[in-house]
Amino acid sequence: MADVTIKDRFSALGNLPAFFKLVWQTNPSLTVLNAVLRIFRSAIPVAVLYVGKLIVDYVVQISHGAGVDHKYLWELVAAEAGLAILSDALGRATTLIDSLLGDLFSNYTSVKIMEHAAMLDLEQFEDTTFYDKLERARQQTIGRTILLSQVLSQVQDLITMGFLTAGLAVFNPWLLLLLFVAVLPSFIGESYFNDKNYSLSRRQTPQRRELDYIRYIGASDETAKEVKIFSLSGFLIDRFRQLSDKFYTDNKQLAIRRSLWGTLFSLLGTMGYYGAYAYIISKTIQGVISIGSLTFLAGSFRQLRGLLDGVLSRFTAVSQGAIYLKDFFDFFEIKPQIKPAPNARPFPKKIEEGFRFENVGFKYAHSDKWANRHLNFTLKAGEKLALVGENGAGKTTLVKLLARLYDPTEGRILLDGYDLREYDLRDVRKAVGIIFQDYIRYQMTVAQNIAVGNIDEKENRERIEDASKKSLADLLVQRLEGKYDQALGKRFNQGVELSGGEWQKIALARAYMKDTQLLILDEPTSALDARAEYEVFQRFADLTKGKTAVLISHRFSTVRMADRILVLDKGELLEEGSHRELINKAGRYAELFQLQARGYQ
Ligand SMILES: Nc1ncnc2c1ncn2[C@@H]1O[C@H](COP(=O)(O)OP(=O)(O)OP(=O)(O)O)[C@@H](O)[C@H]1O
Repeated sequence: MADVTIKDRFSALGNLPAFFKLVWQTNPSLTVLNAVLRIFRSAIPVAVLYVGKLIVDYVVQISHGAGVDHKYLWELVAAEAGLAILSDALGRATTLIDSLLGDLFSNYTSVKIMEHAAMLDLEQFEDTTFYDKLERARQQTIGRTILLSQVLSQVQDLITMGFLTAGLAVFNPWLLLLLFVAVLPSFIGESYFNDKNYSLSRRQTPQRRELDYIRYIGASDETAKEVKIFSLSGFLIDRFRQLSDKFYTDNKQLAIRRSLWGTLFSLLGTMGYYGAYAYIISKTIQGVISIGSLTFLAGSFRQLRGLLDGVLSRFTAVSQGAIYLKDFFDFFEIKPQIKPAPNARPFPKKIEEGFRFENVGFKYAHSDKWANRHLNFTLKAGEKLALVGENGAGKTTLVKLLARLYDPTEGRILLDGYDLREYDLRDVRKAVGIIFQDYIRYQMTVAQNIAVGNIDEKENRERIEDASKKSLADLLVQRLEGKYDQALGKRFNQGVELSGGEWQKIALARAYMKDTQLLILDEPTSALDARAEYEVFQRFADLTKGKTAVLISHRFSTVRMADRILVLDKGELLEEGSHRELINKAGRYAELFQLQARGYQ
């Protein structure tokens, strides 16, 4: 990506209003309170300097023996002390509010990211540029509150500068120019290096993701077993080192250059200050200004220099933050392709005809290969259909199309005569139940693990237990100490780990949590023992009576129970028919069946 120009910086500031809207939405009262306190605080420095000037002039007067009232002097001192205390208190209050608001903002935006991610298509999750955006958006939720205090500090400092400048300008406007010239190189340097930093960190996003991934597989409960048995730690650590060393070197070079130039530029600023200081002193010696004014002006100049330095370099930081914000808002710009159609057709109360595939083809994004092609068949209402085929034949892809996780690349799927895309997406999600072969083992309780099949019913214990009985999970749950409240998985305290088959029974229970019209089981019994598998399918036939069901399995003992079997090969439909028909046909199915049967003889 090209480096950022100053124009980009200014245009990125256009993201700030939307950012403030988000901050405001996070907590309106804290936002207002923060702003008010900062405005008050911005007036204090000039007031302190001015009172200081009055004090010095008064002391000089007294030392010259003028008979003046001491009480006034002490009042001034008390006023200055009061201002210092107030400034300190306001500073602490704003820091506190910044940090509270920061935490709230981080939580609020994290939730927004999760909500948005939930709306997006499966296909978008399979895209690496999507992950880079997601990653950058996530980073924003942590770092952006700094931006908030930076912008507010910026406003606060600008107001303070306004007061100080007014004082200085009355005395000598040329001093202001000198000040500006002294600070400008530092500003240009800062923005140059910030641009470099940003470009670098953007380029590093994919590697940073990889680094996180390696860190995760290098030390996580889920991977520990394989990492140990294959002795992968060395391999992983090497890769981690390689990546992190590269990060370090890239960042180091930039950091060193930045620091060297920064020192030089700051030297210029210091010289500017002392030039102005010498000028003010000479004017005092000439008697043009009082000693009190000397302290006021020197103080103003010193403070202005610090503030201007701060404001200019903060400008680059703020605009930097605003550029990063673009990544954050960009993520929210990603819109799902598969979305509820306007005036969507309600899902049929009862499927009449079934699902008709008309020349359906599907290609995954960034893939030239057809995962499914030329599919023409009807899944009839109430039918039990089995899909068989070798690995990669396109079985899972076909059921994903059926559940509308993807839309076909070509052709269409009709449900009772209407395109599946015309139906209300939420209805489709409700009416279609699907258990994948790579189902998730949630590190949560048994009840929650089952309830994910229909999360609206998470409190419905009766339903959960009923589903569990249907999938044969109940017997195993009864053996667990905490029964349905038993935490599963080892990630958190008190969790118990289950065997592969036990997990599968729990996952299968999800299928029975809702009253779906179409139930899809993608290799649901691969980890079950022979007896359990037999029982599961006996029940499955009973429990899905009258319902449409699709089964994917590599076990022919399971497949043969289906009303009809589709044999897929390289994404296309090769054969179809009942077990008997396909055996008689002596084609691929018969061949695969014999192969498996022979293994058992
Ligand atoms: N998310 C994906 N992105 C890109 N290509 C994919 C994706 N998922 C699957 N594929 C490809 O699509 C083809 C069909 O995959 P699919 O998962 O449908 O096969 P399958 O018949 O279910 O295989 P298995 O029996 O191994 O589960 C494969 O060649 C695979 O490489």
